Amino acid sequence: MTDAPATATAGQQPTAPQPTEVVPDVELTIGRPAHGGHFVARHEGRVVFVRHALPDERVRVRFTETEPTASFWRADVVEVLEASPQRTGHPWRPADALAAAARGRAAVGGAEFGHIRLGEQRRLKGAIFREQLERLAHAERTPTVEAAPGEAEDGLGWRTRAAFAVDRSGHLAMHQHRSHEVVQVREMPLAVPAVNALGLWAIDLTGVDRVDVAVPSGGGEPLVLLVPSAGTHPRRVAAIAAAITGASVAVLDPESGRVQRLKGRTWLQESVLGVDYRITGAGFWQIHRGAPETLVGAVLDGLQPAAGERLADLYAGAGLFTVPLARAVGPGGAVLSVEGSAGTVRDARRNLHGQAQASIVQGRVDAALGRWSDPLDAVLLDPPRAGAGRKVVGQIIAARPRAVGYVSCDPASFARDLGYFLTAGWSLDTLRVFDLYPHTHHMESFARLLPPRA
Ligand SMILES: C[S@@+](CC[C@H](N)C(=O)[O-])C[C@H]1O[C@@H](n2cnc3c(N)ncnc32)[C@H](O)[C@@H]1O
Repeated sequence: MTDAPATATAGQQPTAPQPTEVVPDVELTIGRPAHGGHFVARHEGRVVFVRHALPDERVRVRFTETEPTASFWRADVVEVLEASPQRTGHPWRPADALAAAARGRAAVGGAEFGHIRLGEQRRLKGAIFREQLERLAHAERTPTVEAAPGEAEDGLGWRTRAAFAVDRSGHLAMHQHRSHEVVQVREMPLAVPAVNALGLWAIDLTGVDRVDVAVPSGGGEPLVLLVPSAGTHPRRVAAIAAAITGASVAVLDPESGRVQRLKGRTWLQESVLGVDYRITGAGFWQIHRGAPETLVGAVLDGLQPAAGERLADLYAGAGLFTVPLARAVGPGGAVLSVEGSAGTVRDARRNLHGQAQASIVQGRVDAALGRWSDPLDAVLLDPPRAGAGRKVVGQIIAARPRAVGYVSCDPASFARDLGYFLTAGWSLDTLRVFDLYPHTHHMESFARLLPPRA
């Protein structure tokens, strides 16, 4: 149901090569955390990115990628010989590397920090953010990582979106990290209770390749999207839909993003700070149930939009930020809202119905900015994990805004883009980092950037 951050989704897509040679398990001492959910160790002079570890631990690892000419290898912890005091019991068995290793398997993706105490997860995320800023932007800042308001003490029950695979026996499953292998799952403790209450693990899903579930952040009926396997008869898909109770069900074509209704609605109604949004099918929406309010608050605090201003909301999705920005500038102002996905833009048009000050443009941000010649008072951008890139940063700077608000789900691409702003004489003013993905290595940030003083 979301395109970012891909590695935080339950149904991770396999992307990596398998090991090219079998290297026996070894004992390693673990060093610093690295961006991407790894910890750095060395084996015979080569860097090894180790998952499921903690700094200063002595562990036994199993290699998962051992390309002989590669500058680094990857490995998973299979046994802890000397544990960090920050290690704790994992809240979700299929994602627990030690429990998986005991059964001769690898852990599923999606909760790779679950073995770390929650406070330490946040401290490590702050350290990783600081390291990315230093390395890629030559900027010094040590952010305090904020929990979402109302976050549970155990950091569970926050995902409103989850994507599952289906195994050969027709059971709900998830991918092992960077692998085609899937493992049956019977609970998803990171998800809001409504996802678990569907009991999808008890249903015969034979004939379906993927199951996406979305629940409105504030509660309400879930939407289940089924991606049928090639050749599955529509009657089989209809039978699966009939077995799913308490949810709307639709068929998703993952190529086009089109959804076809089987029962109930093909969209969800989300509500944020008194504003209603319609999100169709697999359209983008922030994953953590508290993320929309947290981020809208950070954006409005950070940018302080005023009546009559001309703003841009880039990578705007269904208008989560465009709506409050359009309200803030009022009928005398203007907001340019740019989003690439056609389906999401259809939702944005509905969500901004009646707000004539918002111009919704479907297309690439660089193309839209290339055609836009009016001055802008402030620019907000919330790009996907790859970030905005040098060209878009240059276009934003050329519009001479009084401030830029940058929402990011990836500290590395944010730091790279920040470097382009800093090189042009801009400064990093506010920086807030939010733990909107507990038990994973992911984080979200908001930054206010200011132009050089005239
Ligand atoms: C991280 S999401 C943010 C969406 C929205 N701001 C929100 O919080 O709901 C990024 C959005 O950028 C869109 N996108 C990705 N690349 C794009 C591009 N080059 N031009 C325009 N939109 C793009 C995606 O479709 C996605 O909706």
